[in-house]
Amino acid sequence: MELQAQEGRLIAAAGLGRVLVATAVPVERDAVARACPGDLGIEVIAAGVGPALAAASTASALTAAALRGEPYGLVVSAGIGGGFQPEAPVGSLVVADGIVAADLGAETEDGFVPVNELGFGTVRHQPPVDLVRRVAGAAGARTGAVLTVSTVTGTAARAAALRERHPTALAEAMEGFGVAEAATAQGVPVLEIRAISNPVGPRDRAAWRIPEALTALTEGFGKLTPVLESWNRHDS
Ligand SMILES: O=C(O)c1cccc(C(=O)CC[C@H]2O[C@@H](n3cnc4c(=O)[nH]cnc43)[C@H](O)[C@@H]2O)c1
Repeated sequence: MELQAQEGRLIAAAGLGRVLVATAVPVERDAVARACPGDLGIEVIAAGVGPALAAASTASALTAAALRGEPYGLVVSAGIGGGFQPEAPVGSLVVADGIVAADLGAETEDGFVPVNELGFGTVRHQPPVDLVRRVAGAAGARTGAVLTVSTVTGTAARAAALRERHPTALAEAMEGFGVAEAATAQGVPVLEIRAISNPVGPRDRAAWRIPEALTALTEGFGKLTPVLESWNRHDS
């Protein structure tokens, strides 16, 4: 254990930064951790389901690490997610080129108005462009916007409305924007990586493929961790 901690400190001292991967639930954490043996500066936590708990847990982990003198240089929100069809089929991987809060705003007679257009806050975080390209290339993933929602989409009408507002969206999940808000508040860059477990659209629990998505998550992280380990934020 002490040797592993020393390795992590060496990585931080070399300026590469430690990496915090925030999943929602323990099965996702374990799927990612299987691909990151021996702690080379990548730590994986189960931060909870939904944007609020994910933000709170990520903020706590970042603050605790900074107080220990071992700050993280990158945060990754990772897990399963719904895929917009046909671009993001079940079992595929998506790396976010934008992390977007899709239901943070106000409903009006003229439709949905995002919170930034109401005059406060933001609804989008931008992951480092070069890192997104390199991680997606290594993992064989598609890149596109990943939407954060507090309610899982369950109808074709809502799926279509989301795609109309966000034409580049490939996936939706429930934590990315919360993780990104916590990371950005501490000046840490952020990525989001989703393995597709179900189509976004009409609710059909029989269509979920969670084991396949968890396998895709493990295989994807197995290919992309060398990129995370070697990435220096000044590269982007
Ligand atoms: O009850 C349902 O119909 C239903 C359908 C899909 C997902 C759920 C969940 O409660 C999963 C929440 C959990 O997994 C991520 N996730 C996976 N698929 C989706 C999705 O299509 N839309 C939003 N989130 C999804 C999410 O990040 C949570 O961690 C229930």
